[in-house]
Amino acid sequence: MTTSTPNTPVPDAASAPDPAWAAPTAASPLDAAVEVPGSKSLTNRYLVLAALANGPSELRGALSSRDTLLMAEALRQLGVGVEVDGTTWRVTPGELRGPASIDCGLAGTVMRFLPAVAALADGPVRFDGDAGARVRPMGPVLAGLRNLGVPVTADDGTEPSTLPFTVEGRGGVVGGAVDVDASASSQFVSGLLLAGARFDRGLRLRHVGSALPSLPHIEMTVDVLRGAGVEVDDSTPSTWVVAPGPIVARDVRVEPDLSNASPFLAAALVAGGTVRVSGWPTSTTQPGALVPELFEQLGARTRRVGDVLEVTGTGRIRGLDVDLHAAGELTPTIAALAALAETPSRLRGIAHLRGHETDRLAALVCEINRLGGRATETEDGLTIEPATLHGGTVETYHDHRMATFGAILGLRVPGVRVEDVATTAKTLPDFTRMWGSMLAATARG
Ligand SMILES: O=C(O)C1=C[C@@H](OP(=O)(O)O)[C@@H](O)[C@H](O)C1
Ligand SMILES: C=C(OP(=O)(O)O)C(=O)O
Repeated sequence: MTTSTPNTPVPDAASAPDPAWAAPTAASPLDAAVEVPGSKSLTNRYLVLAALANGPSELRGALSSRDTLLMAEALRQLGVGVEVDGTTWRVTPGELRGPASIDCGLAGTVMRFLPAVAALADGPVRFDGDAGARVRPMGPVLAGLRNLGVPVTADDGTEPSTLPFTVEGRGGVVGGAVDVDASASSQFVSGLLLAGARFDRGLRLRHVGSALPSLPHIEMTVDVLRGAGVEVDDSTPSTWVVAPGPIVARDVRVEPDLSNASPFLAAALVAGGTVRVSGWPTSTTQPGALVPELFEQLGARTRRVGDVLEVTGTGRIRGLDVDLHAAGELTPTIAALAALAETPSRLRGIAHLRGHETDRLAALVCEINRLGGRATETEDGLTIEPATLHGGTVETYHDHRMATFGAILGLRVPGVRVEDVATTAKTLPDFTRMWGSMLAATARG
C-alpha cells in the first residue's frame, strides 16, 4: 500500500491480487474493431425474470463474469436450474426454496435484486458478500420489503441497513403499495419491480426522497418486464405500478455492454485514430446510449455505420461540464478523459457514486492526484483541472471501473501500473487481452 486510500481494500473471493499490471501506452493512432460481451445489467435482469417465469428460457449473448456467475449460483441456491454453455444460458424455474445462502460478492444487482425473490421462497435466505459489499447501502430496499410484510433481520435480530441479513421467505408476498427512498441507488426500485408481478396484489412503488439516479436502468427494468408480458404503469413520475400476473418465459438476446465499451472507445480520444464497437443497438435503455454525445463534447467525432459505433479522436481532449446522474456508471471513463483534457471539467449529479463498488468520488480524486493531476471532490461530484500527469500505481479498490480508468490514463502517461487489474473480472474478465488487441490494431499496422 503506497498512500492513503478511500476504503480499506479487502480481498475478494474471486482472486488474490496480481502484481500491478503495466498499462500499455499507445504508440500511434488506433484503427481497431472491438467486440464487447453482453451487458451485466441486462444479463442479470433476464436471469431474474427467467427464474420467476412460467417456463424455461434461453439467454443468448449472456455475459460470463463474476457478477453474472454469482447471480446464476444464487438462483441455483434458491432452486432454479441455470445451465451455462458459453454465452448461451438456459434457465429452468423451480419451486423457490429456503433455507439458502447467497453470496452477493460485490454485485449491486445480486444484493438488491434477490431479496424480493427470496421473499417468495419457502424458508429463510441469508445474504452476505465481500467485505466491500457490507458497506454498500441496502436499507431502503429492505425497509420496502419489510413494509410489504416480509421479515428481514440482521444477525442480531435488528433491522438491517447493510449485508449480512436474512429474508424470511414465506412462500409468497401479499404486495401492494410501498414508498422507497431510492436516492442512493436506482437498484432499490428495480429490485422490487422485478419480482412485483409475482406478489399477490402486485406492487405500487413510489420513490420518495431527493433526485433518483440512473433512470435509464429503471427504464431498462420496466422494458424487460413488459417484454415478459408484465403490465407496468410508469405514467406518473417516480411511481411504478406492476400488475400481478405471470412472467412469460422467452428466449432473448443480450445487447453488448455499452458501459464496458466506453473505455475502448475512449482510447480513440486519447491515442487518436478510430475505434469501432459492433452490435451497438439502434435503441437501448443502457446508459451507454449517452456515449456518443458525451464523447463529442470531449472532442471526438462519432458515427453509426450499420450496427457499428465508430469513435474518432485526434489525441486532443476538451474538458466538459456535465450532469452524469443518469449514467453514473460512465463516470470513471469520463473522469479519465477529463484528467487528460486541455480545459477544466466538472462532473455533477453523482453523489450516489460514494455507495458504488468503492467510494468512487474519493477513489477518482485520490488516483488522479496520485499521478500529479488536479482533482477535487465536490458535494455531488468532481472538478478536474488540466495537469501533466506522471507514472505511478493506480489503486483499484476492487472496482472494475477504477482498473479501466487506470488503463485509459496509461495510454498517454508512461509508467502507469494498475494494481489488481483482475478486478475487471466483475464484468469483463477478458479486459487486458482485449485492451492489448485493440492497441495492436493501429492506423499504421
Ligand atoms: O440496475 C443496474 O443494473 C444498475 C444500476 C446503476 O446503479 P445505481 O443506481 O446504484 O448507480 C448502475 O450504476 C449499476 O452499475 C447497474
Ligand atoms: C455500480 C456498478 O455496479 P453494481 O451493479 O455492483 O452496482 C458498476 O458496474 O459501475
